[in-house]
Amino acid sequence: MRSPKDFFRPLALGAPQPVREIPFRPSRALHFFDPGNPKMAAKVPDLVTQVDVLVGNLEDAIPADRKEVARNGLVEIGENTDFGDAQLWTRMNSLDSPWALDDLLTLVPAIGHKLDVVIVPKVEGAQDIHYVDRLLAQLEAKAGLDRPILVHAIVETATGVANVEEIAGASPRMQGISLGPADLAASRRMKTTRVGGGHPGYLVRTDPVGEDITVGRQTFQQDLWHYTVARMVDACAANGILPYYGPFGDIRDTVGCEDQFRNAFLLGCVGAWSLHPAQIKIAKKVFSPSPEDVAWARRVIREMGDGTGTVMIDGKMQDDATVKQCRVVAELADQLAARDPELAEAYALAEKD
Ligand SMILES: CC(C)(COP(=O)(O)OP(=O)(O)OC[C@H]1O[C@@H](n2cnc3c(N)ncnc32)[C@H](O)[C@@H]1OP(=O)(O)O)[C@@H](O)C(=O)NCCC(=O)NCCSC(=O)C[C@](C)(O)C(=O)O
Ligand SMILES: [Mg+2]
Repeated sequence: MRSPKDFFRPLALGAPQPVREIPFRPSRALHFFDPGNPKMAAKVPDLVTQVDVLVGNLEDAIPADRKEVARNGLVEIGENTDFGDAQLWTRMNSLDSPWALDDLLTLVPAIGHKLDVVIVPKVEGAQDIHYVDRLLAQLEAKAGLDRPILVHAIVETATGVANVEEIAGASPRMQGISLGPADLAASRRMKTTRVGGGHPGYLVRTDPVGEDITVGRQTFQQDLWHYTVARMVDACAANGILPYYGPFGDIRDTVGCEDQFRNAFLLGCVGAWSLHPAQIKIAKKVFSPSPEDVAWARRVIREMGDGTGTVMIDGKMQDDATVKQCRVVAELADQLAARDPELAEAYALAEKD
């Protein structure tokens, strides 16, 4: 553990100064694509205007014999694309793989000035972040970068979940954490075979109403990911970084995807992954507060004046704590509206109603 005094010192001579605060930039949809797939790569210029974050994926889903093609494809995309105010992230290969070192040795010198965040998969503890932290500092110094590349961890092993708090606070570079439900299910020996989402067998059942225990009993499917998402949200909030739900693998089930994303949004997550273009608008919709909620939040803030005491609005008690909740919604709305003119208009309209 470094001394708090040293925490914000660069880890290599000439490396950029670590950030003191993680900037909040809209990141509702982290859109995954294979940079070595010509069809997907061709869609990048269009996607730049639709998504908050483009993630050039180099890890799982990229076949072993196409790792280099994907890495080189990402360099080409990074060099030749104007990302505007969208962000470019990458998911590097896991630290125990034969590709991780070359991922960073190639990407940082070539497109480090365009890369906002490196997603590190299968992070199990602070030691994994420390390794990447130092290596990035060395490479940034060598490349003469003037701002640090941030780091995002995927929590997708039982050990990673057990250590999520130390991971969240391991470096000033830590930008956020995503849930990796598929690897996590395997690591925990859960008996699911899906990428995120629920399972019809994970349920609660109402009590029997009479003698016959088979009659009149309703069942309600439960959220398999509630515990992990809640734990991840607390770890992130406590360390000033951002939590994300990960992927939802059933691309056709747009309704189930929306529900899973919304659970995460309501619990505190700021975004989710989109694996297919069809999931982009779901993530953008879910992770933008509704115009009605924004109008309500702004009204409570207005009527609460200096934010202390109580007022009744439409029969509901408001006080210091509810105004804080409303500020969360209103500030998020302002930050998103600054990048999304359609949303800005919808929020302004709802205020007039
Ligand atoms: C699911 C797949 C195979 C269906 O791909 P498809 O080609 O069968 O789908 P489609 O509906 O036929 O595609 C229509 C068009 O969209 C394109 N397209 C399709 N997807 C994308 C995309 N993402 N970005 C940009 N373009 C895309 C596709 O190339 C096609 O182009 P065309 O009209 O010119 O023919 C495909 O969407 C895909 O490969 N998506 C990314 C998958 C991925 O990144 N997986 C890894 C992340 S999840 C994970 O790792 C787990 C985790 C966290 O680690 C853990 O829980 O443990
Ligand atoms: Mg995974």
